[in-house]
Amino acid sequence: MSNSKEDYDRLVAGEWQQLITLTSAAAHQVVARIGREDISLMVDDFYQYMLSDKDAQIFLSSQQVKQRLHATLCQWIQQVISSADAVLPDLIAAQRRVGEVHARIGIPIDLVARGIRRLKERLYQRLQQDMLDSKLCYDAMRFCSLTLDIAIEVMTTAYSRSFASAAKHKENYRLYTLLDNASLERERQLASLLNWENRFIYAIATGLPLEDVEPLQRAEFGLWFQHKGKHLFEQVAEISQIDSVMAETDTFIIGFQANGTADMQQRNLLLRTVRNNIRIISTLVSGLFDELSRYENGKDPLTQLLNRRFVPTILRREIGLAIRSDAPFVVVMVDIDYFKRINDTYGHDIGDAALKSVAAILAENVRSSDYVFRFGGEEFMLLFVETTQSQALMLIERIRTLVCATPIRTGVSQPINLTISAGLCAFDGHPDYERLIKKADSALYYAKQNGRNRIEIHKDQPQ
Ligand SMILES: Nc1nc2c(ncn2[C@@H]2O[C@H](COP(=O)(O)OP(=O)(O)OP(=O)(O)O)[C@@H](O)[C@H]2O)c(=O)[nH]1
Repeated sequence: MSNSKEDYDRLVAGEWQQLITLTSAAAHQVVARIGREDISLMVDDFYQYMLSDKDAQIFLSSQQVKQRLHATLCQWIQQVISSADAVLPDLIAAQRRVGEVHARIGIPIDLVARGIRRLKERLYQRLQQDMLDSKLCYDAMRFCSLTLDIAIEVMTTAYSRSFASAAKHKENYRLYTLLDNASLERERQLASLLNWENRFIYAIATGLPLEDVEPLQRAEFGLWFQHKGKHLFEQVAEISQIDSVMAETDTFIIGFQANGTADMQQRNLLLRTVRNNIRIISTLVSGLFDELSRYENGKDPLTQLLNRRFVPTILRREIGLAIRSDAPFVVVMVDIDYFKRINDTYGHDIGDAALKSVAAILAENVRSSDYVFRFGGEEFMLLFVETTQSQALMLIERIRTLVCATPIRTGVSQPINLTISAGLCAFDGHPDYERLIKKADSALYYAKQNGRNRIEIHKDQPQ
């Protein structure tokens, strides 16, 4: 069994503490002084070095990043090389957060490694300039090197975990786009299964030799299942059931073939068994596709909007596109006002109808290149691509008015009037999508605070 997060933290904290204890007080002092006095210059050099790399430019060149990351990086190096004074569990938790942000943004791990190598090189050069005695110089270098390595190791562990889960969502999204038309694929595969069954029945009815019947596993359906179906439905119990019923069917037929002189009664038994097996496979495949349409196609079952779990994949991609093409885009968080009251007064079904109505208005009033997610219970997220803040404001204002003008019919009482509040934030160049969502969310919070049925634009707080 692999180490739990707690075991890993304990192990790293133990080794980090050992390194700190083994390093002389004099070496700690030298390193901490360099951290205080010279780190800003080293970070300048780091930027210059990294910005010469095309891949790194994507992540580092925005004004936002330049302004914020310089200070953050200085602080990070200072904390890591002055770890003698640190509360280690907090320092470890901080490294983990950095790793998670890197994974979210999608910074390649080799870029981080290269940046750290440059920083180490500069630190060693700087230590050499002090002309320390060799024991002290060795001690200080060893400490700098290993303390940075430990920090990077924790970061990488967190990075890998987050990246693996992001990759899974990306894969789901890929399947969703591949299978945009799951019902078409389902019909095609069921027809191909039926086709094989018809050929088999024909062979039995006309007394054709069974050798002429293509094994099910080699037929079009069998090949699709082997190469695509299994991958598509990944690790569901039905997959191995389908696999074994197919194998059983082929083995059964081969058994009859070997018998050679199967009489009519035996042929009827064969026919019944095979047809029964095909029914089983067909039901299992239909069930898998149904499940896929409900969950894996990425749509929220109630509103038919995109599921929230695709937000990271899509935002990361849109941020990449926006950075490369310098095009604006806007994120809008939308929330139905006083929704709890609707549920409480009219019941959950009417609540659901209200959600569907708002979702339909949102979906029908954006361009097909925009995205509409169901973000939470009665919260939605819109992503207006290639749109400026003022354009997005007009679009969402129109949607707000439409929601006001579309009462929900209950069938029994007066129609219910709904309103929505929205918070808007334009992409500011920072590659971390979570910051963007948080900013739009805080604008939504102000829209609620300021009376609801209104839209607020995020404004950066003065730093
Ligand atoms: N009918 C229905 N209700 C849901 C669903 N998901 C979440 N809710 C309900 O949505 C309500 C959200 O209530 P609150 O978060 O208090 O917000 P609110 O009443 O809209 O108030 P404000 O947002 O402050 O205007 C809760 O009562 C949830 O139970 C759903 O799928 N269907």
